[in-house]
Amino acid sequence: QAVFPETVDVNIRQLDPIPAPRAFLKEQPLTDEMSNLVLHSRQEIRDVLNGRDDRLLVIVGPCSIHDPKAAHEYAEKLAAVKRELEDRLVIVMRVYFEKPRTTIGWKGLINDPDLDGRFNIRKGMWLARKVLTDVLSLGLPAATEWLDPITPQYICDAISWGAIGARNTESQVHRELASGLSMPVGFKNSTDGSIKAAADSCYTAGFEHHFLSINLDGRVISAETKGNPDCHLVLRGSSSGPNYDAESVRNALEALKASKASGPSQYGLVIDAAHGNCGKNEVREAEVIEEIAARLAQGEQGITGVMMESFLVGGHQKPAPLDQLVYGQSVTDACVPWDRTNELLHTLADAVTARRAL
Ligand SMILES: C[C@H](OP(=O)(O)O)C(=O)O
Ligand SMILES: [Mn+2]
Repeated sequence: QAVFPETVDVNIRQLDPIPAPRAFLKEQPLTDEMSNLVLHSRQEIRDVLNGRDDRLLVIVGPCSIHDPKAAHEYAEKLAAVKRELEDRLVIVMRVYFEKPRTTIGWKGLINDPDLDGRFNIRKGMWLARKVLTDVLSLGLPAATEWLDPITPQYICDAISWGAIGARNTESQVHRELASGLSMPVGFKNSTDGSIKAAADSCYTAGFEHHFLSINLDGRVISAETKGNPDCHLVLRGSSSGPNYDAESVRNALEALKASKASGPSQYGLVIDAAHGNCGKNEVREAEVIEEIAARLAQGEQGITGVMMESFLVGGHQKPAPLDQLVYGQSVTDACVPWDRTNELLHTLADAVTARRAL
């Protein structure tokens, strides 16, 4: 019988069908080499986060991907440094397609790939896979933020590390999602600085969960997850200031113990030098990385990784169609320019050398 039209879709203007995930996976599959890279890098990240590998995890790249050509050029540069420093750093490129806004604004390549307000999500999802296979083809693993609970079905085969952002870190939907993802997941502290929400998320995501989702054929299913043993905390500062200092790290590790979070949380956490830890100022962000490197060199425990927002050109600009933009510059948060990033990656590698010599 008919659904009662007057009570549904009152605020819906249009519903456009998108092909199921399986169609996208078939059109742009990973090669065996790419899949092996993803599996190997996921394990490397687990080993670093759980204290089995003394290298430093470095998640580095633009705040958001808006231009596949610039993303590829950046990935080529980063892939070379990854190979040069892989005896000391586990480098993973930030390949972020979904941007959580504080209010409204451009929400990323999947949501509006042409940055023109036409929201061609089907094209955006296709481009997301294109960028990921590009990055993987260079031998570089990829990290992304998980925001929409359906997106992982389209791209998670290509992802080695995932983030749950500061605005979603307490959300049950994202804790359930993380509990079933195949890669380590970092929960950012809340924008108000709360550690407890993220610590509880690390604990909760370690359990099995049951929730509604879609399968690769786009059918609605009830997902039963095993629990993700590799969730951890990411300190990203807050609206009231930075939290990357040694005391904040110690307090956060205590909060993780109190929340009974297991796995990486018993060993350490990742510091995001961007966002609230540098006031979204890329010059300050670089200094934060240098301060963390100095602390690592002196043997400070508990920091298993760092995150840095970095792109070809420093700073940022407002989103607009590509032909109106400065090439290689972020359209969301300000980023550290490539040459300075390259310097900082070497500084971090030298810190690992120094720490090994203690
Ligand atoms: C948006 C996100 O940062 P957050 O504000 O969630 O720490 C990111 O760009 O890594
Ligand atoms: Mn950002």
